[in-house]
Amino acid sequence: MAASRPPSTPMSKIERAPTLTPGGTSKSKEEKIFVTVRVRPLSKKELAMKDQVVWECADSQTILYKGPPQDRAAPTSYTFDKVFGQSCQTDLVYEDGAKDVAMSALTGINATIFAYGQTSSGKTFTMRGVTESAVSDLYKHIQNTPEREFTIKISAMEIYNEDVKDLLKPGSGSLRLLDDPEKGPIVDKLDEQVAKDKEHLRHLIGICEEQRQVGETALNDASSRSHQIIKLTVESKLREVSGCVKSFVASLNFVDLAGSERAAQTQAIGARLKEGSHINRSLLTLTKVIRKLSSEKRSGHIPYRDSKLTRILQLSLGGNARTAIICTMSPALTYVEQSRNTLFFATCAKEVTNTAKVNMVISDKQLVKQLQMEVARLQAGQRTADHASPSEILIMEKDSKIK
Ligand SMILES: Nc1ncnc2c1ncn2[C@@H]1O[C@H](COP(=O)(O)OP(=O)(O)OP(=O)(O)O)[C@@H](O)[C@H]1O
Repeated sequence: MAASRPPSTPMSKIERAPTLTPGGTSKSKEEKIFVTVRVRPLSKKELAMKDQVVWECADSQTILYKGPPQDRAAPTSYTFDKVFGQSCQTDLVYEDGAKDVAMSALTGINATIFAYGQTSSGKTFTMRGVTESAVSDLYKHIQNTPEREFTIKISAMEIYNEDVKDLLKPGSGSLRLLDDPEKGPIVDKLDEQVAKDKEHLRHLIGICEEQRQVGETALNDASSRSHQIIKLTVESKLREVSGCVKSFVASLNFVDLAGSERAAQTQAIGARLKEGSHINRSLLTLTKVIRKLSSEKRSGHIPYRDSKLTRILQLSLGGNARTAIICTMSPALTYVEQSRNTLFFATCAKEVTNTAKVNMVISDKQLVKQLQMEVARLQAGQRTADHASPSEILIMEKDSKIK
């Protein structure tokens, strides 16, 4: 039965993602990772120390170093797909830096948005706002697309000291990674829940955030000590009447990485120090993977398996997904070296090519239904043919060839 239409809202380009009919060809498309950089305002600590602002956004794509002269080899200007200055709101970062990629999931294309940067540079601040806006837009689209039936599922994990933990099922211990021949690397026994509606999804995301490992360091009162991956599975099919058997299915990942850090600056000891060294090691592997993928001849071995983070993100790094990376940094002179590392990472990332395709699945139930209809049609045709004259049979054969 056709669904009743919700109160009509003007359907702008923004509220409906581009449509694609399942059943069409699902060619893969090569596309570079979309890389943006966000510079946060000086923090209270940086202001108290009278730290100097040394990075400036010259235009919407260029970031300039304006501090005291440094190593001659160090660049003073960097360009990216977009750069966002200190006064820029997260809404705009989402609109210009993540929305297009995130909304691809509605048309069966895997999408990943992740934040990268040193500790306390604004990754969690940015990803919270980006995730919130993307969830709103997903449901806006669902409301404006009554001809399709959508299901959104959520699973979430954190990688803490190289252990993968389920954020929706706390206490379930360390989870194993398996290689699925079709899906690639998957996390075994990861809980997945169906979101009943937008509020329920927000509630589940809230639970994940509460569960995440957070600790105080000298640089951040609430520093994320793990990498967090929230994965939405977006599935949609045309409603029953169409008889269409194929559905779109895609993952939409929101990845908030833990930040690279220097023990001397975070003053970490004990557990914090151990966490810091795991964080740095997995980020180093991520950088190696990105560097290898960005080099001109990318034929060599890509060390995805050297860390759980890169194994889990494998599809998003040079694979079947559209990816947007938001790199965050402090504007302060004190962290100029870390900011340069972030900009170096971002420069490599923008050379990485992904090959995304539309993912379709065939529902068994719908397929059986369609085959039953086809059998009934053929049987009816046979019965007619049994009573037809030779010339009528010839016409029917021609007719069926044309069809
Ligand atoms: N663009 C911004 N505007 C205003 N405040 C910001 C911005 N970005 C970050 N902050 C503030 O800076 C502090 C550190 O940000 P956040 O915790 O997001 O950093 P992080 O990169 O996730 O750090 P860590 O890697 O240690 O978890 C927070 O108090 C946050 O509210």
